[in-house]
Amino acid sequence: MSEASIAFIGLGLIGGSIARGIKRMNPDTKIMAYMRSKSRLLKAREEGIVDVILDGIGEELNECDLIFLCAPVEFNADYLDKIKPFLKPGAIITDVGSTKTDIHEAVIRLGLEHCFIGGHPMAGSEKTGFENSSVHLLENAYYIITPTALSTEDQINRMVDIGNAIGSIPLVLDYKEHDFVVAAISHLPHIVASSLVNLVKDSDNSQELMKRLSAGGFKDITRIASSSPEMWEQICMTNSGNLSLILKRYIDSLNDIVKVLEDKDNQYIHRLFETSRDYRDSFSEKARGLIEPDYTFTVNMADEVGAISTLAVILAAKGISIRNIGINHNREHGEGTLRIAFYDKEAMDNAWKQLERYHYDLIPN
Ligand SMILES: NC(=O)c1ccc[n+]([C@@H]2O[C@H](COP(=O)([O-])OP(=O)(O)OC[C@H]3O[C@@H](n4cnc5c(N)ncnc54)[C@H](O)[C@@H]3O)[C@@H](O)[C@H]2O)c1
Ligand SMILES: O=C(O)C(=O)C[C@]1(C(=O)O)C=C[C@@H](O)C=C1
Repeated sequence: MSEASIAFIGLGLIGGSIARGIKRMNPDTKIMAYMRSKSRLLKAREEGIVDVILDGIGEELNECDLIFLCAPVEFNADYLDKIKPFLKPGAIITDVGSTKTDIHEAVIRLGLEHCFIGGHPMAGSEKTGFENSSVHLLENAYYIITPTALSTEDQINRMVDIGNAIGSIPLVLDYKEHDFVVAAISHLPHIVASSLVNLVKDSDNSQELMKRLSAGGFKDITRIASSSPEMWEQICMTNSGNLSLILKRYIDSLNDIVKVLEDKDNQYIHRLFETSRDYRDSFSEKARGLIEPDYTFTVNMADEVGAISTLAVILAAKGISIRNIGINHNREHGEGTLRIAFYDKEAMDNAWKQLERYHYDLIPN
């Protein structure tokens, strides 16, 4: 990684995770940051992730080799014009936005094709803000890089180096192709999750039975309905063509299902589930960010205050680092499950042994 000085405009979940990854790889990289919340910037500086707090777009950017735009997509595009006068020769502007055509078109309009390369890490969360950022969030996840017509090999390699430095898997893609693909695998699922949650809200009775009884299936498929409305409004508005096209195809497929249900066509329904199961089972679980699937197990445990910290203390006492803990929220009362990820097999085996000694109920994944 050759960048000595990097600026972040927006330092939330994604900007914060990238900045953490860069600092881990190269603590000497000078990181400047601007975002709306000053208190979060101060926190980032306290943690040693940010070196210089910016009050806005100004001359300090002159020093930067790379400028990351990490705000919601439409705001990112608005910043291009403001940054232009302060750009040092040879510097690259990049973004992390979930849609790419809109910002690439703004780049062309502003004559910035020689110094812009788009980016999009394919991992994230429904949570927002620097406080939820993690050095592990983007590890093992694809980092899509979308060059312009004027991008040089050297510039693309610099972005590939950044992707590698934070533990992601860089993948160079045409920006228009990117937007069609993510319409199907990211934007439509967010529309489906939110509209499904709203359907249940509108169909529930006064005792809210649907809400109370919703279990694994509903909660698994709707986690992302808790995502930021500000961010998703802008994503949908900047990929509306692709999104409405794929949404229409989806509605057609749902209408087909309505028809076969009315016709009691059990063979069709069987094939629906069979085809989806086979295709879904063929997906690689390797590249998905936070949880490293190879070194995980699940713990069945009582839903008591302090239960997680007790477990963490047992492992910490033996020097075992937890890479990530995922709480399964699907059970309302009594027992809950924790999915724990470790950095390597040795740590996982050791943790299993320790927890067995304390009679924890362990389930291999
Ligand atoms: N959340 C995800 O899962 C995910 C994944 C990949 C890419 N992205 C993209 O990353 C970008 C940021 O998303 P996030 O999840 O980090 O959101 P976030 O809300 O956690 O962070 C956004 C940051 O931008 C700042 N910000 C907002 N408006 C601003 C403005 N006008 N000027 C300057 N700063 C501003 C906020 O203060 C915050 O620091 C978006 O473009 C999104 O499309 C998100
Ligand atoms: O895991 C999540 O919560 C996400 O929504 C992450 C997710 C997605 O997979 O759709 C969301 C937006 C991004 O641009 C990339 C990743």
